[in-house]
Amino acid sequence: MPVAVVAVNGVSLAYHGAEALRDVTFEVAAGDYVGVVGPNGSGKSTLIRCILGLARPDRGTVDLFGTERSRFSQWQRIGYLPQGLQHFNPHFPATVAEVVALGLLAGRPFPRRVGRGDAGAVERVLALMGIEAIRDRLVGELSGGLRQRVLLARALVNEPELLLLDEPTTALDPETRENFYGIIQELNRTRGTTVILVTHDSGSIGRYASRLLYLDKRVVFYGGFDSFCDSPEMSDFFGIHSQHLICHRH
Ligand SMILES: Nc1ncnc2c1ncn2[C@@H]1O[C@H](COP(=O)(O)OP(=O)(O)OP(=O)(O)O)[C@@H](O)[C@H]1O
Repeated sequence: MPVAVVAVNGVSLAYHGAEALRDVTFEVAAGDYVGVVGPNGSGKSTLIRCILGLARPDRGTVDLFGTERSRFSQWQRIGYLPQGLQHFNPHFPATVAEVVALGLLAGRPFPRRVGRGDAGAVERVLALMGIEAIRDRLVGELSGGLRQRVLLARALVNEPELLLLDEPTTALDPETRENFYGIIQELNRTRGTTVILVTHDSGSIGRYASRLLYLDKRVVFYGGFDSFCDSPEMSDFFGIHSQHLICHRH
């Protein structure tokens, strides 16, 4: 059997005694596109942070590409777009090309440097995102949609096999949001990039993702959309209308 890209096994975590994750177990295979949904405070960001080693579970393990997370060092295989990073200081003194180049530092040994040989990787991802023309603009001056593209380019500059996105479209208008989702879908389809996307947009996630993870501290549902939509247990749990909300765009 092929090695899972991400394997989360029995992960529990509490912040100062307040439970955030309870016995969470699931696996993500290469090429999957997983939509993570759930109510506010249901542990979605905490789960992403546990996968990346930014939060430490009280119990359980996370394996990345078959290696236990504490021994994993190939961070260039993973791209991460955290929540809320779009609120840049408008005077932040970095250009688009410089912000994108910073993404190259992941997984490099100290002292971490960006060298001349990296220019090709930056150029490729600027072209992929259609932002070559704004390469010398300061990121703080850009619109929310363009800034989010720059941050996505930064997450993609190492051509990662796994992309983790935490509510990337919150600040975007509907057209820019569609455009953003289109780019992610294209990467998933053409490059086989594995995607884990946290979103509040449960009404449209079925149009993009191949699998649904419904989290409410524990895993309420994990599987394909068809099995979610055909499940009487899920109708009982959510009520037929909420289930329909997730299913009607699938
Ligand atoms: N660093 C922290 N210290 C203390 N409590 C935290 C911390 N981070 C998150 N929490 C709490 O843990 C719970 C889960 O938070 P988390 O941000 O993971 O949920 P979420 O599903 O991503 O929420 P949202 O949808 O609102 O972004 C919440 O009750 C939150 O207040």
